[in-house]
Amino acid sequence: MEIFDYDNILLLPRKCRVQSRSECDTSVEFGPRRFKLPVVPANMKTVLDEPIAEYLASNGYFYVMHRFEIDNLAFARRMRDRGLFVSISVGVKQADYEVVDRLAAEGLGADYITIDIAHGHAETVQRMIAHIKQKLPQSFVIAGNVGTPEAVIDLENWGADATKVGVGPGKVCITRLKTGFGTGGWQLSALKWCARVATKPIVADGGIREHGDIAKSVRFGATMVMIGSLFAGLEESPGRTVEVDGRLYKEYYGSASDFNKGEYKHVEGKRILEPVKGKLADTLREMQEDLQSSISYAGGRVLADIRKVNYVILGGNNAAEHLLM
Ligand SMILES: NC(=O)C1=CN([C@@H]2O[C@H](COP(=O)(O)OP(=O)(O)OC[C@H]3O[C@@H](n4cnc5c(N)ncnc54)[C@H](OP(=O)(O)O)[C@@H]3O)[C@@H](O)[C@H]2O)C=CC1
Ligand SMILES: Nc1nc2c(ncn2[C@@H]2O[C@H](COP(=O)(O)O)[C@@H](O)[C@H]2O)c(=O)[nH]1
Repeated sequence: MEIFDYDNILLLPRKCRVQSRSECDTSVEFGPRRFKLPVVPANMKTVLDEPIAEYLASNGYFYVMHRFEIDNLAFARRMRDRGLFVSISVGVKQADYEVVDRLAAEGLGADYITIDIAHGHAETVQRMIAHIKQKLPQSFVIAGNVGTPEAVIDLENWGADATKVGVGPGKVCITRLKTGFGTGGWQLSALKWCARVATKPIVADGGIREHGDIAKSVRFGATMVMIGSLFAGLEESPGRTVEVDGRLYKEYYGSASDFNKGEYKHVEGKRILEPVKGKLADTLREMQEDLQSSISYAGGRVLADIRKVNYVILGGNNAAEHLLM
């Protein structure tokens, strides 16, 4: 099996078909909506809060609200009052079933529901998908996280509308160290293998360190790319601001860290400090410009054209060029 990750792959240019990068369309259809970018900030407490969710929803971007210490019902109600789409996260516990029941009973619904647990290839997820589909049949269900083709096939068969791929590649993740499992270090090739069997969209989750990694994710099968660390250091980000030696940082911690959980039990996440670096709107604009460039290098006009390019795997004796596969 071919193993690679974001930092040892490069995509190969094809003849340019546009006069200007502004002709390249980065928008993507995902579920019932079209978004400006195939990018979504991670559903984590130090990455987004309600003002950021509101900004994203009202400016044509996808968002997924996190599920920690939040009243999903009240959040959904406020988004509906503002005429915005609702995209929430749930776990698989009794309280999460009650959230789904109440969204249905109160007629609020949810446009997108992400089932967000560490080991998403599980009967608990199968039951939650079935419950959502029964109570809120209009909701688009994203289920995860998983890291194998078998899991993608199961989740799709259980009724998920999209799967979220990535077990352990995150910047604040320690799953690989604590358990010996995951896609950390080979997330991009895991994505490739998952995409080969997928019949529905995939959200690539974790491991993005550069804007070019978004294009690489699309090349290997992602419809949407979930990113934490690149957003955690933004001025608007909800993480606590910390000053060290005169420099400003934002706290970024894992959802399975003791900082998020409030106790040291089944910890699979850590806390880091991200340098404060600019504003959300500027970052989104730069991501869009960079992705427009990626599309132009792919010899294309739309996002899907990136899927057509060849690539090389860098590094020592294993360097190899790959024709469309
Ligand atoms: N993408 C990734 O690599 C990872 C992401 N995370 C994130 O951390 C947050 C917390 O995740 P999670 O701990 O699942 O959420 P919860 O604490 O809500 O747990 C969800 C349920 O799954 C069970 N569970 C959790 N892990 C496992 C496992 N390995 N095997 C069997 N059952 C399991 C829990 O039971 P019990 O606790 O009793 O076992 C609980 O019933 C989420 O946002 C998740 O996305 C966490 C780790 C990896
Ligand atoms: N193993 C863990 N993974 C986690 C935890 N909290 C979040 N995550 C995952 O990381 C990505 C973001 O990754 P990044 O590389 O873009 O920073 C996020 O979407 C989750 O899937 C955790 O505590 N442990």
